[in-house]
Amino acid sequence: MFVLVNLKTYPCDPLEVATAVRDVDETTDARLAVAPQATHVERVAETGVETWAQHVDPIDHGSNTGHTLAESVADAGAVGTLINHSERRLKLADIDGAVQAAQRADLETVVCANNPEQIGAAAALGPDAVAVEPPELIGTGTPVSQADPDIVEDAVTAAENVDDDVSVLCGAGISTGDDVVAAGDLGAEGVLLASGVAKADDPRDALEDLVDPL
Ligand SMILES: O=C[C@H](O)COP(=O)(O)O
Repeated sequence: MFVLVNLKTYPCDPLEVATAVRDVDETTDARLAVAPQATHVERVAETGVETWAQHVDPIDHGSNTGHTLAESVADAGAVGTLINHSERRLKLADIDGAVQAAQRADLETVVCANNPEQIGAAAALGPDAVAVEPPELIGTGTPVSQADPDIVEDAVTAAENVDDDVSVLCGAGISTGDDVVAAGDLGAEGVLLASGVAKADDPRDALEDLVDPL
């Protein structure tokens, strides 16, 4: 299973979480990675943890003030990027452009979507993976894999119907190892999570619990 920890703009210490993700990754067969804010990518990547960007824009080098260039996050040490997170929505043409920008910079891509219908559309754009996240469960602690299993199974089917090579992750409310196991049982190859680690009193403990049953 792939466990991708998104730090959003939570007021956690990105280096503390990054080192915990790096260390716990060495104890498990699961693949762990962290997605800090863009300004923290370089310092986080220097810890040796697998580092992802939270977003890249559908742009190339040039006159694009205030945008995030895929090549720049790659230069800073990111190996992948989220695209179209529920909190950073893009229009379809811009999702397509951001996937192409990320691929140009050799970044792995996870395109997020709200539901199985959008997952099918996202998979058609040729990312490495898609992530289904019902917005109403994000940050609630109510895990999508247990509260709304149909949406995960339907997302897996929707992606398979478009392109077998596109992996499916699920996210929203995932905070325990049981939630991750439930996601795997539904056909997801990974989870996208945030508050369960970024807001935990002890992120390392939270991560150890997450991977314990894997
Ligand atoms: O990127 C992560 C997702 O939005 C899930 O967030 P959450 O784990 O806080 O529910």
